Amino acid sequence: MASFFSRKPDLAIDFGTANLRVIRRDEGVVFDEPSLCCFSKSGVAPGLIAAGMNAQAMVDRTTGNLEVKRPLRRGVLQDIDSARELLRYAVPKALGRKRSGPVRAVIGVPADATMAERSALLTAARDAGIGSVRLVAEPFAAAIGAGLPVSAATGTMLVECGAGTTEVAVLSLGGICLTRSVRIGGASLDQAIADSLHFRHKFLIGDMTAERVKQDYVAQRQTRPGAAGTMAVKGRSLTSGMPTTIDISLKELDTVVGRHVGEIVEVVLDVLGGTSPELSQDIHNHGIVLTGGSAVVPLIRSMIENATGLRVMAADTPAQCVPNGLHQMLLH
Ligand SMILES: Nc1ncnc2c1ncn2[C@@H]1O[C@H](COP(=O)(O)OP(=O)(O)OP(=O)(O)O)[C@@H](O)[C@H]1O
Repeated sequence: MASFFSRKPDLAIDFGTANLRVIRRDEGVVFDEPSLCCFSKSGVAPGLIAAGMNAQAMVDRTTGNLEVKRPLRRGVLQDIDSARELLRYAVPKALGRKRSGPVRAVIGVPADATMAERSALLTAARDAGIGSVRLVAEPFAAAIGAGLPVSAATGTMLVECGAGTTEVAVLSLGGICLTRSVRIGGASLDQAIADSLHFRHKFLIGDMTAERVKQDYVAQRQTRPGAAGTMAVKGRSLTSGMPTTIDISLKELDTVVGRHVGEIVEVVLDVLGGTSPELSQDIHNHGIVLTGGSAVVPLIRSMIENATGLRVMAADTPAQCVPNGLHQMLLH
């Protein structure tokens, strides 16, 4: 790491679709808030009203002259202005009073991010006052954070299940041998749940409610896999126009989640199909590791296991694998 920067980087940044995490070499994760900004549309230029945690309560509750924006969509930067503002908010908070001279940072990106997507992130970081940036592949950081033997002459397979993107990677000898991604994740699963309630039940819920429904469903399925049952969901009926509560069956949510996870399974099979025989044997021995915040969805593990016949396990604290891996990279 020191070879790219004249001095060791000060910070690492896991800029995710759902969460922004800033990591300091001496203290680890010092900033962990939603990737959100709220702007006022009333001036000549949009003014930042709130960012991170403070902007979260404003989602779906804004008045006409306020707008909540997500800097990233599907794992990559879509709005440079809000990315810059969020970094301007987060980086000084993370550095505290320690700041001196230009900031050097390592930032995670999807392994298959395009040149344009990388360049947009570099621009936002530079505009936010970060002097030098090195981009690193998120699945590589996740593998380090999950404690996989990335430097060894053995193949390991990892599925990084984020909010905006799901990346499948085979790693060996300190690098990524093969990677594919699908630009779906926890955020599109929230959307799929909201769409299903809309079309099947003529019932509207907002983003935050969809997220809660998903987390409640996951909690139920972690303790009662396959059991029948229902969950109460609050929202607005399109038939009556009234706020109300409906009961949604867990089986119905299984179907929605299963359709979604099916796309992830396809990518896993695609990567396994392109993996060399020696690496395949290693993966057969070690199994597949799930990382990222969405790795807790039980159907991801069971459907990959059923489709591949391989052992699949979630890392300990899967949401922290990328930040932990970035922290390790700062230290060495
Ligand atoms: N208990 C839970 N049940 C279901 N999903 C969860 C749970 N906890 C977190 N998630 C999901 O994990 C996702 C966030 O994971 P993570 O922080 O790894 O993503 P990210 O880094 O922001 O996204 P990306 O890397 O795709 O840009 C969110 O979609 C969130 O809904």
